[in-house]
Amino acid sequence: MIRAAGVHRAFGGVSVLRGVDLAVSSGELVTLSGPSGSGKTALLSLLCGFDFPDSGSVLPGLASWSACAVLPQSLGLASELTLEENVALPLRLAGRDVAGVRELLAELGIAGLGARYPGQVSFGQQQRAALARAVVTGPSALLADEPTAHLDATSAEAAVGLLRRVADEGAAVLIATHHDAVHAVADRVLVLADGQVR
Ligand SMILES: Nc1ncnc2c1ncn2[C@@H]1O[C@H](COP(=O)(O)OP(=O)(O)OP(=O)(O)O)[C@@H](O)[C@H]1O
Repeated sequence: MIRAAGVHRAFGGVSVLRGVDLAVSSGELVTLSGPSGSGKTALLSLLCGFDFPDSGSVLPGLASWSACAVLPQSLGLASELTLEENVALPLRLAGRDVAGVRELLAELGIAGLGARYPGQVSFGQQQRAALARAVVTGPSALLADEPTAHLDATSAEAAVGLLRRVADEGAAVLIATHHDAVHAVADRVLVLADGQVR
């Protein structure tokens, strides 16, 4: 489950989040919209434990970090690993079989790029690899920041289908997005405005 209760966060004296409450249950896909600068990324950072609220509480936060997958806007792919190695990394760290990696790359239309390094593919192709890496372990919570921002319609459709399936398989999924195609598959659409979720 993903949860925020009474969350406040200010940066340099400017209050960005002012009493945010939200809850995403297992099996639910919820999208978070709101104007640029409204605090979507700041909220996701608190929920996954990258940052800490000034007051209020969050889940999963740092305590159950291993069960929570994050797809940050900056992607965070390791530049010295190929796309396939990047996607396999969470499985290797967990001591698990990496057999499903190529299938996941194929589902996202980047099967032929697995041997390339992030610097040798487009940003949209990197974004799909980062999405594959986020979901490859079957996390119980997934936080994704603008996962379709750099994708064409066909690639976005594959990404959205995968995100929906991750939720249908039991994960709690929260996605910050401006894209209607993502909102279209959501169980609920939340709006962050004036520091609060509506
Ligand atoms: N670490 C930080 N230090 C200072 N200010 C910050 C920090 N993180 C976020 N902010 C500020 O908080 C506000 C919200 O930023 P955030 O990135 O969360 O917006 P967003 O809704 O994700 O925007 P976008 O849709 O453009 O990605 C912005 O005004 C930003 O400048």
